[in-house]
Amino acid sequence: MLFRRSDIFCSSLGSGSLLLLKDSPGAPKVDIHDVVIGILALQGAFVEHQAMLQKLSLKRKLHVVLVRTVEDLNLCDSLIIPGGESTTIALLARISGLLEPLRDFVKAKPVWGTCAGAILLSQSVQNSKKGGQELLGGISIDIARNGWGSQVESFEVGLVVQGLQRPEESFTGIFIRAPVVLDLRSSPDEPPIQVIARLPTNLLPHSLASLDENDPKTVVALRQGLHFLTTFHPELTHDNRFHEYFVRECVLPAAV
Ligand SMILES: NC(=O)CC[C@H](N)C(=O)O
Repeated sequence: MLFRRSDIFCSSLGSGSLLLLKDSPGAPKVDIHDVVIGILALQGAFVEHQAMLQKLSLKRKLHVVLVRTVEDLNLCDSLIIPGGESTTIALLARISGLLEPLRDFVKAKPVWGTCAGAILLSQSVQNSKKGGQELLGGISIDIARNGWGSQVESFEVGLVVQGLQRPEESFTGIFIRAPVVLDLRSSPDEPPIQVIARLPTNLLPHSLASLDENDPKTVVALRQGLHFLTTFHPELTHDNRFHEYFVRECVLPAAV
């Protein structure tokens, strides 16, 4: 069954953010001017994204939907695809009948992919598991899974990011079996790719320190049109500036 926006019921979770509870009669309804952000909740760090969104204070009312079905997806104005395991997320999306609806969603609405989510939004992937990897596409880059190595090679580094609130304050980039951007290749008929953050080559762990600062591998956050990608995990920090950025730069410009 499809829910119209006027059918959505919510319960308040404080400071302007609401959690969507379709089955809670008596709770406030979603207004046409409210914003509904979905978080793909098949596997991975979706609860952490939900907590970050709930801490945002916005002028417009924000509702969060944990997306597990096509009906959930149809409620959303935008979507976050969390980190986790991209092969597993794609497999679960196929089993739930969400793979094609997600591909259609990506063509029409803002989507932010973190880590595994970034892999799913890429045009092509290297180092995929045996049997291949299904992608959603949406951002014109090539990416490599586990590009910095295995779990033990995970690292944290301070990122300086223009465009975030308080840009002088560095953001802790948490890289866990993170993918590496291999190539940015938007064609002239596509929106240009805008690099949002690069690894500071002078602060990198020793094994990674040989990168040239303009190497595509240093790109860890980027935008193309209304799509946004981070190869690290902002949702595992206590800092919701990337969540604020996604809402301000991608979600609100596309909303009515
Ligand atoms: N932290 C993560 O999301 C890891 C991504 C994982 N290496 C994958 O291939 O999907």
